[in-house]
Formats: sequence, structure tokens, C-alpha cells
Amino acid sequence: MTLEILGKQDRTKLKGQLRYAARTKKPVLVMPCLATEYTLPENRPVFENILENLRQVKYLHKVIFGLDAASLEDAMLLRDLIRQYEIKDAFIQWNSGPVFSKIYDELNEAGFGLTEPGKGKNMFLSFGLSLALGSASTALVDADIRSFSRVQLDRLLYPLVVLDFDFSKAFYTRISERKLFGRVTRLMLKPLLTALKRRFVEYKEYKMLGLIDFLIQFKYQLSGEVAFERDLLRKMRFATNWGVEIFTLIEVYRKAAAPAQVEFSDEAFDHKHQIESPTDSSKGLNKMAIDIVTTLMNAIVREEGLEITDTFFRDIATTYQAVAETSIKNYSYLSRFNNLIYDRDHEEFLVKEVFKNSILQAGEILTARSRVAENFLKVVHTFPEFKPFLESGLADAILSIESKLDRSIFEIPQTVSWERVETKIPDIYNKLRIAIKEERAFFEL
Ligand SMILES: O=C(O)[C@H](O)COP(=O)(O)O
Repeated sequence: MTLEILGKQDRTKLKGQLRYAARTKKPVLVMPCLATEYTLPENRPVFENILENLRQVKYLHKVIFGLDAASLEDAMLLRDLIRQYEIKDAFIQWNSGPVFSKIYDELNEAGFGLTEPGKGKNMFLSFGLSLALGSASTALVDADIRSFSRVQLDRLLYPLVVLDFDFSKAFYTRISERKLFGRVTRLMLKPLLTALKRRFVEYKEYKMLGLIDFLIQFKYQLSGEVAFERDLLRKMRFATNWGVEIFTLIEVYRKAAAPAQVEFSDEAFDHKHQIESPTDSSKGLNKMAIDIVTTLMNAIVREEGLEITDTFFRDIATTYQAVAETSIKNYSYLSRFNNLIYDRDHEEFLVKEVFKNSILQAGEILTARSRVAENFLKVVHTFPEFKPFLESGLADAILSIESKLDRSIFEIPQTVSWERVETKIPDIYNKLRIAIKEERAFFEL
């Protein structure tokens, strides 16, 4: 279901309905942030605008600031800002502080592999905290939205808190300095999904189309603003790299009963932009694109069972380029229609020199991995306890073995689900509630 803003929305009504329904749904907002998002002078106004807007939201049960890369002084500064803006019921999940380091240690000792620092690990713990607080709906919003306003949060949560959806995802138009942004979504992911669809129709691989069609219907697949209903959140796993948004959608495809996308803003959306790094595939948009393609194709190969031939990625990259070139023409018209600046040469450069290579590089990574997987399985074959798993074919065998081991063997860096944590550490939510109490007392919040 797509919830679009049709004409002028009655914001007071929206707010009123949310307030009423929130009494039972206890919505929690999770905001992962880096200390630099408020310590650097150039970022501070963006962060303070978010706080100013959050101050006006009266229906949230709790606001969790998942704080990464922060010293004690940075954490205290955040505490001061939360107080200054009178954000009610907020607390800091200071990831490198003593209270939550202990929780991460316990999760790691139980074998959940949360060693890689970053947004994935941060938000995973915040979600656990939200579950521990008994929230029926949890929203995730980034701390770098330059155009944030409170009504956006209202819209994101409305499908879950007021209506009966179990997942909500924002869509919007990204514009900055009078130019279209959303470069990876527009120029890489959307054309790639179209190219994959063409290929699967042509080769009559209809089984693959369910996932592709599901992904295509989202207007902005890489938006980071999402909300989950409790039962779904418990079942979700999360990628801990740049593939997080696409991985989340793939999980939602498998696990959600009633997903919705919602128009976040009737104005253009702007956030902090990653650099383009055409020659270095280890950072910026280039790295983001590789992670996304690897995550997507990994799911199609392993969980949908696609057999990849030697030429698969080369063929897909060629179709991708043709589709992307057509969309560039369309984006140039769209820009003219909206009086925006459009640098067609640069967009073509991104498609041909950056994103096409990302697809090819992701192909190399996946092909190499699948060779490793085969060898791995040969070795695993010698252990009798894995024998029953090996009868179901390569993809299923790896999945079963991974679920037995509680972690991914060599694939997409990802978390387990909270449902899995609950089974292994039955009193985990109790421990998390104690941790929240300690952290709140420490920061006097
Ligand atoms: O959503 C995207 O396409 C990527 O996050 C890049 O976005 P940007 O071009 O708006 O920086």
C-alpha cells in the first residue's frame, strides 16, 4: 500500500489520532547518531533542528539516541542538548560507554557476532531496547536530515500506530542545491531492478519475480526512515554494511504481513551526502553501490535459488547501462520541468564509470564467494552432524548451517534477529531494562 499526500493534509487531525492511538501502541523513536553530528559546527544546526522538532512531539513513549564514536564529553554534550530542548523520555544508548559495552559483550559471548562497529550494530541494540520497553511500534530516523520536520515522523508512524500496517517506509524526492540527488537509488538501484526483471521474464525465471516486483513497487528503496510493528521487528535481521536498506526490504518481503510506504514530505528532502569516489571502491557511493548489489544478488542467488552463469553479471551490467541511459534522458526532462539544474554528462559518468563497475565488482565478489561456499561444503560434508542439511542443495544447506551456528558464514555482514537472541538469552529484555535504568541514572535523564 502506498500512502500518498493528496492535497493539503490536516496535520492537527493526524497528530490527534496519533496521540490517541499511541497510548496503547507506545511508539518509540530510534535515532542512531555519531557524535560528529552535533559536535561539528557545520552539522550542529541540522541536529538542533531535529531536536527542536522532536520537542513538539508529545506521543512518543521513548526516544533512544544510539550514540556512536563518542567520548564521555561528547555524550555529556548530547545529554545537555536533550535537556536544553526538553526532549521528554529520551535516553542515550552510549555504545562505547560501560553500560552498553557490557551488553554488547554478553551478546558477543553468546555468539551473535556484533563486533563490527557502525550503524547496523547501533540500531540493532536500539531495537532490542525498544522491544524491552514494550513498544508496539518502533521508528528509525537518521540524525542527518537537513529538512526534518515533526510531521514527517507523524506520517512515518501513522500506518502502524493508527492503521494496521506492520511496516512503514518513507519515500520522498531528494533535491539539494537545485539538483536531483538520490544518486544511487535513481541511477543504480532502480535501473538494476528493471534490468533484472527483464532478464527473469526473458529467461522465464518467474520465481525470482516475486522479490523483484516487491522491491520495484517502492518509490525510494534506499530511504533510511522506517518503522516496524513489534512482532515483525522481533523477526528482522539487519545488514551491518551499506546494504542495510535493501536487506531490510528483502527481510520485509519475507516476513511482513502488511507493509506500507508513506510519503514523508511534501517538500524536497535533503540530508548529508556521501562523496563520489570513482577510483576507490572502498568508500563513498562506490562502496555503497557494491554493498547494495552484493546484498541484493546474494539474496536472489541464495534464498531465491537463482543459478548464476559465467556471463550473468556481464549481461546484467549491459542491460543495466541501457536502462540507466534511458532514465538519464527522463531525469533531464524531469529536471527541466521542475526548473532544476541537470548535469547529464556527470550522470552518464556515474552510470558508466562508477555504478556499472560496482555491478561487475559485486559479481566478482559473489562468484568468488560461491566458490568458497562450495569448498566449504565439501569440508562440512565430512562432519556427520551437518549431513541432514546437505541434502537440500547449496543455498539451503548454507542457510541451515548458518542458523545452527547463529551467524553468517562468509556472506552479507548481518545481525541475528531479536527472536533468536530471546531464545538464547531468555532474560535479555530484563537485562536491557536494567541497563536503561543505569544509563538514565548515569546521565541523569
Ligand atoms: O539514496 C541514495 O541514492 C544514496 O543514499 C545517495 O543519496 P544522495 O545522492 O542523496 O546523497
